[in-house]
Amino acid sequence: MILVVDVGNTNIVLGIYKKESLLHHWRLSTNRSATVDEYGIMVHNLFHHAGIKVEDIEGVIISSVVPPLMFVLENLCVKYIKKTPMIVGPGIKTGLNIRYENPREVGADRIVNAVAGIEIYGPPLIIVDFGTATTFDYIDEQGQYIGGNIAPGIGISTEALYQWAAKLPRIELVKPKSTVGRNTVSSMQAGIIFGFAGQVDGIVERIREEFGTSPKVIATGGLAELISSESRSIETVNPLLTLEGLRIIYERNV
Ligand SMILES: Nc1ncnc2c1ncn2[C@@H]1O[C@H](COP(=O)(O)OP(=O)(O)OP(=O)(O)O)[C@@H](O)[C@H]1O
Ligand SMILES: CC(C)(CO)[C@@H](O)C(=O)NCCC(=O)O
Ligand SMILES: [K+]
Repeated sequence: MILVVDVGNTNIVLGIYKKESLLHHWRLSTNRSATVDEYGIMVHNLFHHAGIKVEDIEGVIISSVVPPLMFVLENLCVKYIKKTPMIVGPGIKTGLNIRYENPREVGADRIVNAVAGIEIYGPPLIIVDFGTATTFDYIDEQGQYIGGNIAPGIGISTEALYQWAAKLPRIELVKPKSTVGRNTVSSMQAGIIFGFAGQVDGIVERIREEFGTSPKVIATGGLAELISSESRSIETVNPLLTLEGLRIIYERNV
């Protein structure tokens, strides 16, 4: 069994794979001030609850876009799992040809998503990840990672709206009955859900026009299901894309 870990700015997602099947997965909130021992206890409890023994873990792979937590997670692996983790970054074989101006600048989560996307769906592709930020990654017909877009995420954008407007409440993100809201809550729901669905369609259309290709559009991340049902361009939702990518990269490096 292997442990795969994706450290995002909002959540840390952990998965246990036995060969190609995901046996367990968990989500912890990202806490920049948590210590090695605090995360150690959480992982210990999750393993205990799932009946997993630390000795059964052959290896660990981590991708992180939160540099201060890298040290904590690396040490957690050494201290509590007795394994030095593989870290997605320089020196790791991903099999991906990255055409970003500075390949080291691309977030590890975007690289991991691209690797999984190419393996599962084949190029050309656009991957949309609805996390803290909404990211778009364009992979061309040759399977090269070209680059993409980074936009404010749905959660943080929505949070900013009610924090900065005194009469706007915190709302539940569900699809409203009409495109034209006739009360505050449904107006906000329409603005957020149709607005972000339209953002995806708009960006996808621009990429298609600029590159003259017809990439498949795959979405992942917490709100992917909700937005994709309103988007004309998203074809497939794969909530486990990042974990799959970590498993694939691990296999390419052992
Ligand atoms: N049902 C919801 N209603 C409102 N906001 C939500 C909902 N689900 C998630 N969010 C918000 O959307 C953002 C992204 O959440 P998600 O669970 O997709 O994070 P994530 O993919 O783990 O992100 P990261 O990888 O950046 O940590 C967060 O800011 C979260 O608070
Ligand atoms: C954009 C985020 C925050 C999405 O998690 C992450 O991929 C990141 O910090 N990326 C670094 C900048 C870049 O990808 O160009
Ligand atoms: K993510």
